[in-house]
Amino acid sequence: MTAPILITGAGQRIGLALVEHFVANNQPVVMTYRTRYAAIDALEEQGVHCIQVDFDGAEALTRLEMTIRAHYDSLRAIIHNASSWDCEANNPDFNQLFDNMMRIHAKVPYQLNLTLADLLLASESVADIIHLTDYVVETGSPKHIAYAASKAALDNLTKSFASKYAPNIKVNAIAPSLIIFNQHDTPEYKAKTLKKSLMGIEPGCKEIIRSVELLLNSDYITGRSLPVDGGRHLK
Ligand SMILES: NC(=O)C1=CN([C@@H]2O[C@H](COP(=O)(O)OP(=O)(O)OC[C@H]3O[C@@H](n4cnc5c(N)ncnc54)[C@H](OP(=O)(O)O)[C@@H]3O)[C@@H](O)[C@H]2O)C=CC1
Ligand SMILES: Nc1nc2c(c(=O)[nH]1)N=C([C@H](O)[C@@H](O)CO)CN2
Repeated sequence: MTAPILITGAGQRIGLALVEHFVANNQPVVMTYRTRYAAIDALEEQGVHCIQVDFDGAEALTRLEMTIRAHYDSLRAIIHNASSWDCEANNPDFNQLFDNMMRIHAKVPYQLNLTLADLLLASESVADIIHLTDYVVETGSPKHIAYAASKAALDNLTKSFASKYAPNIKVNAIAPSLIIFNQHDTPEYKAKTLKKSLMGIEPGCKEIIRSVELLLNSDYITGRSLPVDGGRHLK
């Protein structure tokens, strides 16, 4: 059986779109979700292995590793997608916010990359680790300070793990700016955000799917961050 791709935080939005893409292309997937959306039922009916994980919970990583090992002896890739776009304005407890951001964006990928490496190395072909970071790794973000710092940590992990695991595992990041809005985004916020890039569009999940496929199908790209940002750096 083809080794599965592990995708974290895939109950909705980009992660869910990635799962659906791989299912449609007969690539086995094992995914984690925190909130059980209706989409999870549909995925399970299609045979997708969906594992409920809240990475803020004690022992969450150990339990996930044990579940993965109980079902699989190899992994084709790990896509670290789980994320919380939280901000200082909504969290007066800056200490807790910082810990939460670093946990989900840096500590979880760090630990899973170390504890599941042997399953990636057991893959028939060269394996992949893909980190979903953010355009703000380059610039910082005054309204999402801890978030941006934690994504910058994840960007740095990309370089360290690429050196550690080459040539058997490629390790890359994808650094998006706007991909898809959130339901609560106002027309004013949307208009302001669209103006931040040269392309001025909300590209949708397909842009990340294409980027993931490019990295999975490359024999040579590793230790790099793929900017998917509509030319925002030139505005
Ligand atoms: N959407 C965009 O325009 C952009 C996205 N990105 C990055 O791309 C990736 C995907 O983005 P998007 O789909 O919008 O992500 P979401 O904001 O939808 O988050 C993805 C998932 O992460 C899960 N998650 C958050 N915290 C935890 C936790 N502690 N334990 C377990 N799961 C958790 C959420 O679960 P739950 O549903 O239960 O809350 C959610 O379903 C992210 O890494 C994001 O930072 C970067 C720039 C722009
Ligand atoms: N986990 C998330 N991270 C980010 C999101 C999101 O919805 N969830 N959204 C953004 C914005 O689209 C930003 O790129 C443009 O305002 C950033 N990160």
